[in-house]
Amino acid sequence: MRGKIVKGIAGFYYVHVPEHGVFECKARGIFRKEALTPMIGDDVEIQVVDPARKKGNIEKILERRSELLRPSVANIDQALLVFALHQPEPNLQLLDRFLAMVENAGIDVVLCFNKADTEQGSEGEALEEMYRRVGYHVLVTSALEDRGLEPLKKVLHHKTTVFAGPSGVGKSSLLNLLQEAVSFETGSVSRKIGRGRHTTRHVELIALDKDSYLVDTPGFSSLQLDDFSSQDLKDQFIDFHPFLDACRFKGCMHLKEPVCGVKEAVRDGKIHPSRYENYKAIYEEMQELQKNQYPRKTDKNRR
Ligand SMILES: Nc1nc2c(ncn2[C@@H]2O[C@H](COP(=O)(O)OP(=O)(O)OP(=O)(O)O)[C@@H](O)[C@H]2O)c(=O)[nH]1
Ligand SMILES: [Zn+2]
Repeated sequence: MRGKIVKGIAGFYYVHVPEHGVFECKARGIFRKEALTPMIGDDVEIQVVDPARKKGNIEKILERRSELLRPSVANIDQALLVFALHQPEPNLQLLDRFLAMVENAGIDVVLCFNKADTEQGSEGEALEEMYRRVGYHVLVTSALEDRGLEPLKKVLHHKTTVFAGPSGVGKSSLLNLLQEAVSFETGSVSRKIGRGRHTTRHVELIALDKDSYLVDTPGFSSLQLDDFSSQDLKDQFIDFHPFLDACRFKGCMHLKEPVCGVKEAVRDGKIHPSRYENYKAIYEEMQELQKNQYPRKTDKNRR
């Protein structure tokens, strides 16, 4: 039978087999000779040894499509990046920085603006429009009023998704709602997402349906992606891409260079000024950080 490892505790792997439930498995397969350790998220083949008590052996690990280090999960398809419309106010610079990191890691991303119930005007629509024009899939939800949950379920379908976003935006609330819907449909008992109390919590996947999974450790710090240099930042702003041909210099940073397609596009309203301003601010911050990490000799000598 084929399934997905959703949890690992003390040498046992818990494998979710669609329509058959979760099997407690040991790793017995030949992959052990190759020093291949099963990961949460791995698609595996198992042999059932005790059907009544749902026990089995992992025979084979199917090829990994991706491997995330923190959280340590294989085969992640996408990140759901959650911000709130208010409480807390969305920090778009943080959002753009995160988008750049996810782009650099090559992970698909869906943006979700939660707490739609707190909106006074049409902030949700404005943000949706802005980031849709950048090129992202955007959702507006309210966990409090159960709004936008259906489109959210749709983007999670057939995928393994990690929730990320700043503190207090409603990630756990959304996860719990999605899970309750599942528990309601399947009659199983739902487990509330709780965090921060145990420092050594292991990652676990929540099976939403037969092939949709959510990583149960939401949070900014829980999704750690590789750093990249300030020189590469410009490549992660996908809305800049269509205008690069109009830059005079091949490695144009779109800052002080003359004849720059990106700056022109900002002037013409084709790139949102907020995106460009955030690009500059993040670039400067990264430069500052790099300077401190690798101080030049002359700086040292001066001391
Ligand atoms: N008004 C409103 N409040 C919400 C909504 N979703 C969550 N909240 C509230 O916002 C607060 C934070 O929600 P959480 O779900 O804990 O947020 P989180 O993103 O998981 O936060 P961290 O655990 O700090 O990462 C709670 O008091 C929730 O009740 C929403 O859609 N509207
Ligand atoms: Zn340029």
